[in-house]
Amino acid sequence: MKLDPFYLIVDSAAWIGRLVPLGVRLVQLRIKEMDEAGLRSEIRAAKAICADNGCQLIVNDHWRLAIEEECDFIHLGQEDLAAADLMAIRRAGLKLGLSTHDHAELDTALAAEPDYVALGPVYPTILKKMKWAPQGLERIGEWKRRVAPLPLVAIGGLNPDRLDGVFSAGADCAAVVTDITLNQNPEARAREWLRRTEPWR
Ligand SMILES: Cc1ncc(COP(=O)(O)OP(=O)(O)O)c(N)n1
Ligand SMILES: Cc1nc(C(=O)O)sc1CCOP(=O)(O)O
Ligand SMILES: [Mg+2]
Repeated sequence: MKLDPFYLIVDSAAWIGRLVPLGVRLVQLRIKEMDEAGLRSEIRAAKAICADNGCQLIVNDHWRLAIEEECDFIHLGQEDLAAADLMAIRRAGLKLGLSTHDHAELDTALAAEPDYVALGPVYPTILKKMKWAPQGLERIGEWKRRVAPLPLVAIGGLNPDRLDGVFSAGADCAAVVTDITLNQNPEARAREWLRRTEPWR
């Protein structure tokens, strides 16, 4: 499976409506605090926008709702994975991306036969507190050797000037939150990401 090299992560369908029509082809809906009715409505709206724009939607964490709403791709972290019903996810035909932060997590992830593996935080991130030190670029090469032929997603502290480094080190895809959502002009920044990832598309 090939992933688009630019993987946008946002926390609402409104963000998806704002940025996906610019040409984004891979987006994650990552909502951490919301009741089930709200989540369901966000997933439905995100799914409709992505379908209209030829964009792959990946739902973070909420695998049960993703199944019920007939989504086709989820992302889970290690704790999410431990609590999830992998058989139900597979039975529903969902593709699965998994987070990894160290060797033990990589072993666990590969045993689950995911559709991609994410490694982070490559650089320091301001989005959330993390117990892992920044992984650095060398780790990307090591992970790629273990993960191939699956796609490797790099995440954490990425910006357009760091893209050459992560792709040259072996990442297939670069995921981003705050470099775009906290930018003064998120649309212009998303366009810059689209342009700067073009060589790897
Ligand atoms: C592409 C991608 N990589 C890593 C994560 C982090 O997942 P997780 O460790 O479960 O943490 P939360 O995002 O759920 O807080 C991700 N969401 N996407
Ligand atoms: C959600 C997330 N997961 C990470 C991991 O390492 O698993 S790093 C991260 C935050 C990414 O945000 P930004 O692009 O703003 O640094
Ligand atoms: Mg999670």
